[in-house]
Amino acid sequence: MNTTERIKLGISIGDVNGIGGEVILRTFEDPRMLEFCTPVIFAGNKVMAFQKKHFDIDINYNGVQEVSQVVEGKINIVNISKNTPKIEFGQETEEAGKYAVLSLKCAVEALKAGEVDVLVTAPVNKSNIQSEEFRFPGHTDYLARELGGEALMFMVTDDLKVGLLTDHIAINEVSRNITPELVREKVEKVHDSLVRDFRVRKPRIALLGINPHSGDNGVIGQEDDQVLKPVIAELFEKGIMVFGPYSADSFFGSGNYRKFDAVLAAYHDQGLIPFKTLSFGRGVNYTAGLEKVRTSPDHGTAYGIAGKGEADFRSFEEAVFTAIQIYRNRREYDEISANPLKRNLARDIGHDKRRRG
Ligand SMILES: NC(=O)c1ccc[n+]([C@@H]2O[C@H](COP(=O)([O-])OP(=O)(O)OC[C@H]3O[C@@H](n4cnc5c(N)ncnc54)[C@H](O)[C@@H]3O)[C@@H](O)[C@H]2O)c1
Ligand SMILES: N[C@H](C(=O)O)[C@H](O)COP(=O)(O)O
Repeated sequence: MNTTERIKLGISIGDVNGIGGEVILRTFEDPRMLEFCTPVIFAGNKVMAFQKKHFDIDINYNGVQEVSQVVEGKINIVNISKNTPKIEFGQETEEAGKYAVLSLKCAVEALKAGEVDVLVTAPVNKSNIQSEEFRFPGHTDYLARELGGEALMFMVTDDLKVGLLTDHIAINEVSRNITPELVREKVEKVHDSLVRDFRVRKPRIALLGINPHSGDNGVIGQEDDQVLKPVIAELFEKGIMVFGPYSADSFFGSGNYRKFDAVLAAYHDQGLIPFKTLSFGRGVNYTAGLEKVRTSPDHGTAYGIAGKGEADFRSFEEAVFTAIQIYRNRREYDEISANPLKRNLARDIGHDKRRRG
């Protein structure tokens, strides 16, 4: 595999009134980024020129009308509309919501057509993107519909990975949504993603309990005993190394999470509070389980600091690196899986390396 090959990286602009434009431009201010990817930003010249001037960022880009005109090794801006939205940093506007959806739709079309290899999305505001034509609580559900498949919200860094059994649903709907089928599907998705996307050979997965203290043998709720435990036993029997349910309250503070390749949390805040507390600024939101690769930073529109030049761009930069790494890992995994001779060779080389190391 040619690791110097440039990956075509589609980028949706997100909410232009948030910190998306700033973190995108800051990421590509470093010219070394163009050595391994060609960014294709779905927005417009005027939008990017405004952001560039506002933040005084010194970069050059190439404006094009369609993706077929993209120039490799340059930052490309694909013009998505004749109209330029008014940029009002920190404000939730209908215009910005519409533009964010348009950018996402254009980027997803390019992804589906194979015109870009991966997608990195800048943050949207989940409220102003809603309309008759777009009713999704976020990118994850939209991408699951567009790309076909069951998506898994998987928050990742090199040393901590947290997946979710349920994601953007109200807390009063969590318990009834956690069925044996859902648990089975999500554990398998985490397992398969660890193997194919992150190249973990024999993943160990921890499942967090739903109720306080995992229900304490039914004293505080039945779901852990009746739903989680039987599925854990069944999957373990099938060869998937899944353990738990673990009491969620002490799982991270005790450092227990370090013994596992991934943790599966029952609901959004149970997983994302420890994840963002331990790794805010480095974390990546990866939509696993789909045919195509999509990542985003671990933060939202951050209206409170938008336009002030205070946004930390490292999580967006990580989202770029992670998308590229997963794309390469998948290709390598698929090549090796399709060719048993190569697989044996890789195994022998691995053994040899270990002997020498
Ligand atoms: N991928 C996405 O599109 C995505 C992700 C998360 C939240 N959101 C949406 O964003 C909106 C705002 O959400 P929120 O307030 O819960 O979360 P947020 O991440 O926008 O902000 C939370 C806090 O973190 C700070 N912060 C966020 N990013 C930062 C950065 N890069 N550098 C420095 N400080 C940063 C903010 O100033 C704020 O204090 C909501 O509509 C939410 O749904 C979108
Ligand atoms: N739950 C995500 C987070 O807090 O990072 C976020 O809201 C993004 O969701 P989508 O990827 O579905 O837009």
